[in-house]
Amino acid sequence: MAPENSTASSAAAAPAAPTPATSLAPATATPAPATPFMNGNVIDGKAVAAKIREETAAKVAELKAKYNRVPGLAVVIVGQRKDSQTYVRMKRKACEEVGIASFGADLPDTATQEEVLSVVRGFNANPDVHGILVQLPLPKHIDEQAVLGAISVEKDVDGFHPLNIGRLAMKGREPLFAPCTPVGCMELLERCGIPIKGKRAVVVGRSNIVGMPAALLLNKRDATVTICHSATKDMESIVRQADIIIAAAGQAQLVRGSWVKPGAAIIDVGTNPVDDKTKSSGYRLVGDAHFEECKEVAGAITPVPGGVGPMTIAILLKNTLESGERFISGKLQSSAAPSKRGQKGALARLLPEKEHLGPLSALAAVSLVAGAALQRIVGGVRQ
Ligand SMILES: NC(=O)C1=CN([C@@H]2O[C@H](COP(=O)(O)OP(=O)(O)OC[C@H]3O[C@@H](n4cnc5c(N)ncnc54)[C@H](OP(=O)(O)O)[C@@H]3O)[C@@H](O)[C@H]2O)C=CC1
Ligand SMILES: Nc1nc(=O)c2c([nH]1)NC[C@@H]1CN(c3ccc(C(=O)N[C@@H](CCC(=O)O)C(=O)O)cc3)C=[N+]21
Repeated sequence: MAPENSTASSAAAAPAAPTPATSLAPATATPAPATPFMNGNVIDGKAVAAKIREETAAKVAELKAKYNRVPGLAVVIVGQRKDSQTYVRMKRKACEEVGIASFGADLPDTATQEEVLSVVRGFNANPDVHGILVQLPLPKHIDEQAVLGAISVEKDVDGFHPLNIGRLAMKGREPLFAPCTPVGCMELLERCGIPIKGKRAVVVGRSNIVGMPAALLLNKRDATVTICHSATKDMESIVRQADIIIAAAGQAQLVRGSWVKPGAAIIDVGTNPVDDKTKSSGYRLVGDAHFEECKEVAGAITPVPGGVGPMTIAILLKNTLESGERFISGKLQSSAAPSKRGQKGALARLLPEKEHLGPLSALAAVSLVAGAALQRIVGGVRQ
């Protein structure tokens, strides 16, 4: 019997490619995968990501043809962490490949918080920059929340700004951007024809950048969501109820095959280096799910590497394109320097959201502006 959540049994799955009449394939040939993005029950994150990049590149080319302008992404890195430098290099290269202009700031470990904030403010005011990403983690002496909160909410392509996260949590509201990794998880489910509405989802992990926004996105798509964390008791029995498991704890091979309901979909966000003497690097990456065990039981599973990771970067490009489209087509005005912004500026910057939120009541609009103004005042005091 086909497992409940397998794409083969899903009505939403893309139809298999038709066999040409002249095909020489024998009648017993292996059936085509339910979607072009699955090899058996293994989800090919690289293939989904490649498709999103291709779609993004085409839309960037359209913008260029129409306005002779392209979206721009600024990536800020502070310090010398090897993994951060690798990710930032990957992001800048990915921008180039789809035609997005790449801006960068590489600051030393010793950079002060004011220096980081001033780089962010510079990109906020730069009309050629439509997306700003500050690579995390930041060195300990820098207040991460202050830096993330200083990114202009319309350029927050990482989706980490508290206003964007707050909107994600609210009924009837939509953020301008949602965090890339969790959006990547949703795209994998959707593009592989795995239903979400009415399903039981368990998210293991509740961080600001993965677990919590993943749970909020699943909730917005009408899943019934449970969040597990380090104080959760009997996690195994909670995970066993899930149709969809999002594993984002940062613990190598935490989720075992025996924890998984047959047919469940497993989206493995974990990226954990483990020693491997057979590799020239001396390590390999494993997920938060025990892949070999879970693959035997799951209806669909993402590998590590090659699952969620490539999606994170593809969604970053997609978010940057959407931001570029809003600015370049004139739906949003490019930000003035923060010091010149008054309440009127805040209102002007918030009004275009009407397109996303539906009509705002006058009261709601005023409270949003007041909130934004207050936030700037608080930010100003902190700086
Ligand atoms: N593929 C990609 O694109 C990305 C991958 N990652 C990877 O995803 C993983 C998670 O990242 P991130 O969210 O930043 O990590 P954090 O360390 O910030 O958060 C981990 C979360 O998991 C919970 N947790 C830790 N151990 C357990 C446990 N034994 N049982 C249950 N819950 C547990 C923590 O609980 P508590 O809140 O109680 O502390 C916390 O909520 C990492 O491996 C990271 O490398 C991250 C970002 C992008
Ligand atoms: N402001 C900010 N935004 C982020 O999105 C962000 C961040 N900070 N800090 C670090 C985490 C981590 N992260 C990953 C991105 C790509 C892969 C990825 O492409 N992984 C490949 C493997 C890469 C390899 O081999 O090293 C894969 O899984 O196939 C993984 C992890 C984004 N993060």
